[in-house]
Amino acid sequence: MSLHIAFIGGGNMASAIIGGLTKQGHPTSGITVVEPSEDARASLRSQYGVGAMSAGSDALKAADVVIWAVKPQVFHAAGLAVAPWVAGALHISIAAGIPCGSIATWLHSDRIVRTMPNTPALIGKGITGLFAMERVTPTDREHCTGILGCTGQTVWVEREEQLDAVTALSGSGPAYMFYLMEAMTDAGAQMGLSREQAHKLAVATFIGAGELALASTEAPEVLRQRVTSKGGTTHAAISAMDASEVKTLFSKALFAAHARAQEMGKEFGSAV
Ligand SMILES: NC(=O)C1=CN([C@@H]2O[C@H](COP(=O)(O)OP(=O)(O)OC[C@H]3O[C@@H](n4cnc5c(N)ncnc54)[C@H](OP(=O)(O)O)[C@@H]3O)[C@@H](O)[C@H]2O)C=CC1
Ligand SMILES: O=C(O)[C@@H]1CCC=N1
Repeated sequence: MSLHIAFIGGGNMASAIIGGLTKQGHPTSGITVVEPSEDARASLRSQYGVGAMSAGSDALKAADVVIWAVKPQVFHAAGLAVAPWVAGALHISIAAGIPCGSIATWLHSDRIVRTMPNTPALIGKGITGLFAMERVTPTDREHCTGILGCTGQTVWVEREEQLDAVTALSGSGPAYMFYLMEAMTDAGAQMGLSREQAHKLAVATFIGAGELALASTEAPEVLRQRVTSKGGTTHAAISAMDASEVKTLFSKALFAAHARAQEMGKEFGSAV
């Protein structure tokens, strides 16, 4: 028997997970979404054939699993509104920063798994970090791995605070990669390539380097050294980056994301 899964919030990330589930053959009759936007509901129905409603109702009582896919800012209100219908369910949160303790208080349940996916989930190439509260059973964990695994890889962490690191690294990470692609495309265009050519070269370079790193047993540092001929072009580029302390800046950026995840936990999670 397949699980009945309810999504609270039917935006980008919920759609990515629903897309992954339906692609893996999860019956659409076993997916219900609570989503206030009429346009989003219509799109979920037509794209995936799932049931979508504007607010909580008795239909949610059938849910074995509830996936909280609302913005952190509205989690508290959404949680209070829906809690009465989903008392017996396993809860999975994808909201950045919001601690399990807050969710447990809002939902009167400690059967909670907090997770952090990323947007490549949209094409089944995501990676999700997961943390389980103590009361979550091994079977619950398997269900979570199965559900989030429909969107890519999964990594369980032992301590809840590690999820803020996952958020800073892979949750926000696709944006850093796109940012670098933007910079490489701009520079290529300034050097005389068309934007189309520069974009194609930048994207293919990211994919190629990523797949090489995945296939290789060597560390990225070694792979980088292999590109870097003595006195050559790569050496010139890496020296310019080192002179501007790009690695330090990058690390600072990740720590800023990490700090913001912790801050969001206090800002939006403390209203219990
Ligand atoms: N985007 C990303 O890269 C990632 C996001 N996340 C987390 O995923 C969560 C969702 O993000 P994302 O999908 O990008 O956001 P979206 O804004 O695309 O989706 C959230 C949806 O929730 C709806 N909503 C608002 N209030 C309620 C409510 N009370 N009940 C039910 N639904 C409601 C919103 O409707 P309306 O627009 O009408 O307000 C919107 O459609 C966030 O908590 C974020 O931290 C996690 C990993 C990556
Ligand atoms: O920017 C954010 O807060 C969310 C969480 C990770 C990616 N997007």
